Amino acid sequence: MSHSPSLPDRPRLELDPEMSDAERLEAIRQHYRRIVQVNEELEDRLADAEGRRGELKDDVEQLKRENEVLKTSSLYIASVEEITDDGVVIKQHGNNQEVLTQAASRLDEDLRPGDRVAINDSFAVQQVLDDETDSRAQAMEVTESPDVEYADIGGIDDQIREVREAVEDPLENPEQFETVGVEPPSGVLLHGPPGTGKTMLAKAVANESDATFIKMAGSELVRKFIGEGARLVRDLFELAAEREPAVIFIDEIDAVASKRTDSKTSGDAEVQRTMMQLLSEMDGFDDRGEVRIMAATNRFDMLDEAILRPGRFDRLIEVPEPGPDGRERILEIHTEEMNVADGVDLSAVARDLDGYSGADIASLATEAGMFAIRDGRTEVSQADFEQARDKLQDADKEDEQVINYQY
Ligand SMILES: Nc1ncnc2c1ncn2[C@@H]1O[C@H](COP(=O)(O)OP(=O)(O)OP(=O)(O)O)[C@@H](O)[C@H]1O
Repeated sequence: MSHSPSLPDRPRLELDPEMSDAERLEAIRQHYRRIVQVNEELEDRLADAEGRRGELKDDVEQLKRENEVLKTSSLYIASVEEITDDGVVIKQHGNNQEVLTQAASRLDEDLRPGDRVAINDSFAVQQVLDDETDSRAQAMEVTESPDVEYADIGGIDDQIREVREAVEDPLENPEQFETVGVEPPSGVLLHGPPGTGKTMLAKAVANESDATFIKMAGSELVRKFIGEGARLVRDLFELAAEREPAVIFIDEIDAVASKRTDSKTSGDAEVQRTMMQLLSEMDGFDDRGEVRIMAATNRFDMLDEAILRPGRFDRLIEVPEPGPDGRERILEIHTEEMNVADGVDLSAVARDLDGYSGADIASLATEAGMFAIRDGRTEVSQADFEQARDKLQDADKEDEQVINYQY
């Protein structure tokens, strides 16, 4: 760490009794200038020190977070077998080892045989966990037939065509692929900015191929307990096999499949294990029948190349921000059910929405409708759309300000 240079000397006023009044005045003026100069120097130093303090504070926060990960990630899962006078008998998941151990005194009252618990390296019970089925239900969303159709998605017709080819065709006509002797893509990765319709696309293809839609958020796979993420991945593929035809959709796949960072925390090792499980499930995917796998990310640049190899996510489809025509189509879709006044020029509205995603356009349409309602009108006017746009832009600016303020 660097040490600050010593502080500037305190200026001294030296007045000689022999001096004339004019000389004294000049000496005092000089002294004054010197004080101002030293003051400025000190102010600069203070600003530097404050900047440095901010940086150190960030470092401390970062270390605290890492510490938290280290503290919490080395917990294992076990089941309570029996509660005896000598302590608690637990069975560790994975290796089925039985151990007589102690529970933290605050847990004594709560423990029951059959409970799922988290234990630390020395087998002490740290926490009672939710029911396993609960935690699985939380992590996965299963829909028999999602209510999204291709016609609900605007501005990405090419991407719809590609997804149909890679997912719908192999589900509906597997024999055709066999006869021609072509392997359908193993996994389809949708990538692009947030709110552009990636999840919609996955839901629509499941719906239109009469397949069960099984969604898992990558962030849900990053679990606190050793082996839990890998277990969820196994469950995900098992469930898909039970419910075939099925489309598995892993959103935010970057959470488990990012390029390795330099840090070697145990939390990272757990993420790595989860990714390895995902890769091995995908590698054994050929025999899985009518199950297709899709994933999405906003952070394509962060992905580990291992997941993009042939046989894994080998069909990449970019879903970009919509252009003016796409924006118009999305606006039409989201205003279809609205009572829009005659003469409203949606194409002009769409032209002014540079940088808006599909999700932004959906909020704009709702907001425009709200302006009409607040005004006691039954029709949405051009001015409502303009006001809605101004409101969303102001809200955006406020968000930016909050972000700037936080940093
Ligand atoms: N191309 C589109 N056409 C019509 N509506 C869209 C489109 N894109 C987004 N939307 C609207 O935005 C909402 C969110 O879109 P979606 O969840 O599919 O985006 P995403 O790309 O998966 O976003 P994220 O990366 O943030 O998960 C949709 O429910 C829909 O209302």
